[in-house]
Amino acid sequence: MRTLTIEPLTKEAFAPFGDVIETDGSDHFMINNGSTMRFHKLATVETATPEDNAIISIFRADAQDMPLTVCMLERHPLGSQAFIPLLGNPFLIVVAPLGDEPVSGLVRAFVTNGRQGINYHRGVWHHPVLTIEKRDDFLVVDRSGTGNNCDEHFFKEDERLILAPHQ
Ligand SMILES: NC(=O)N[C@@H](O)C(=O)O
Ligand code: NI
Repeated sequence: MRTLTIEPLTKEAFAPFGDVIETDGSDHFMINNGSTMRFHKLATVETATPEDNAIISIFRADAQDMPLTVCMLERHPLGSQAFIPLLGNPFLIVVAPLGDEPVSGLVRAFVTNGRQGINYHRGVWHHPVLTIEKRDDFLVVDRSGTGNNCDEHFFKEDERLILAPHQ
C-alpha cells in the first residue's frame, strides 16, 4: 500500500479539488467605514436545484487512529462542502479528482496551517473529516435537499493507502 505524501495546503495545489478559505494571500476590500477588511467570495456554495438550501452546521470530530489505512473516499454529487476550523488547529485532507470512481494512484493528502479552511467542489472525492487534534470543531457549509448527496467508494485491498502524519 502506498503511503501518502502529506503536502502543505496551498490554493494552487488544491485548485483541482476546491477552494482554500484563508486571508493569507487573498484579496480584500475595506467596508464598514474602513474598520473591516472583507475577503470577498473566497469560495462559492454549489447546490443542484433551486429548491436546495445551503446550510451551516458544526462538526465536532474525533481523531481517527493514526497511521490510518484509507479504505474509502466519498463525494457529494449535488453540492459543495466547506470545512472551516473553529479552534485554529491544522487538520488533514485526503482527496482524489472528479470521476466515476476515485483513482488510487491520484489520491493526494494535504495538511492545513490552522488558518485555512477548504471548500470541496461538487463531486470531488474526499475522506470524511480528519482531525489532528484528539477532538476538533469545524463550521461546515454544504447543501441540503432531496436525493442522495453522498456516494461512497471502497478501495480494493491493494488500492488502499496509508496516511501517517506523525512519521
Ligand atoms: N457525512 C458528512 O456530513 N460528513 C462528510 O461529508 C465529511 O466530509 O466529513
Ligand atoms: Ni463530505
